[in-house]
Amino acid sequence: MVKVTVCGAAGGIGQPLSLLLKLNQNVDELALFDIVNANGVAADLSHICSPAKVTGHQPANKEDKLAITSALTNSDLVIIPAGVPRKPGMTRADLFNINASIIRDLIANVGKTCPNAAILIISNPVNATVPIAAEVLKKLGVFNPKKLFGVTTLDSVRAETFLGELINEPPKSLKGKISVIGGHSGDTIVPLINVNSTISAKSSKITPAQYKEFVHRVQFGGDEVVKAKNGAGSATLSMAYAGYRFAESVLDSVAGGQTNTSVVPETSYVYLPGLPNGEELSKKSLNGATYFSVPVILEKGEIKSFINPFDSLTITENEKQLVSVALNGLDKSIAQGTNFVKGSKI
Ligand SMILES: NC(=O)C1=CN([C@@H]2O[C@H](COP(=O)(O)OP(=O)(O)OC[C@H]3O[C@@H](n4cnc5c(N)ncnc54)[C@H](O)[C@@H]3O)[C@@H](O)[C@H]2O)C=CC1
Ligand SMILES: O=C([O-])CC(=O)C(=O)O
Repeated sequence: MVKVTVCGAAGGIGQPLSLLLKLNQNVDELALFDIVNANGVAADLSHICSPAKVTGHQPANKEDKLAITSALTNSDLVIIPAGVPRKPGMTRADLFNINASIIRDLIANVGKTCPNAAILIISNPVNATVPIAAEVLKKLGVFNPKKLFGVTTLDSVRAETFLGELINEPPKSLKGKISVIGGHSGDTIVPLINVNSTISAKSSKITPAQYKEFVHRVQFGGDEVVKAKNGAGSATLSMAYAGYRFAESVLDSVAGGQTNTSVVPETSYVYLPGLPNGEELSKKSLNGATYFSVPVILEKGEIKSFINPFDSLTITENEKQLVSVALNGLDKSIAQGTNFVKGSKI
């Protein structure tokens, strides 16, 4: 019996993401929580003839705690795209003031109601909302770093698409041959092209100007969508696809039990000191950064190990430079998220 809960299920990401989850044959119950329209979205999806039973959970008023509790009870996987998106001219960091408390309060409920669930954080700024979630769970004494995931899959999806266009390869064949590490905002996003892979011959033919443009597009792909939507929000459909791709890998690892070594690991923004060999990576190669996105190998819904990008000989000097720039930006966001919870009552 696998239960998945989506918090923010009636939003631009929440709705298409819930649709994709409804189609997943491994999901037995899909609980949709939102402060508006959760029941409507649940009624709509419940007519689809796939196995998952869909339930809607919408608080009657601000004091109503029953809706969130019923949505989370016995949940195995909680996915959170709740909160406000960007408008043109805003950075992801500008969302902190509103989204920080939304994440803090939702995670407090997760920690109290389903502390063993895997948690996927989509809400921005991911670089800070994941540290917020970790600190809340630590305060509650239920933090499991192997089960807290910042969703950065959209950066990988974009990198595969944009590199595929550039070297004329089907993006699908690039999965796993290009990894995007670091964080999820501007120059904290670092695409790595695996020069030992079969794409190397083609990607080495990219001119320096094309490479620069490719890196910039991966780092600022979110801005492209915000600009094009012109005030109507940020990426929703590509994010629903990316969020689903990550959720599916977690669900597959729950259903499959053992690690499937043929699966290409997805990348996620995680708390390194809580993972096997994570502290070593942090100290040796990341100036002590505690949160960083790395490809994660999953087993039974949690992180079994990760791929250390610096262990492979493929990381170039130029990519190392990008990492050092990323670390500066990450530091500030991590401190902001951590300090926010220190002053909060959970
Ligand atoms: N990690 C990533 O790669 C990406 C993250 N995002 C982020 O995802 C978030 C959501 O984006 P959209 O779906 O476009 O926004 P949206 O405004 O369309 O939907 C957000 C939903 O959250 C709900 N909500 C607000 N407060 C809530 C609470 N306390 N509990 C439950 N639900 C609550 C709203 O009612 C709304 O339905 C934003 O912060 C956005 O920046 C967006 C794209 C990519
Ligand atoms: O750009 C935004 O605000 C939304 C986002 O995180 C993305 O599209 O990568």
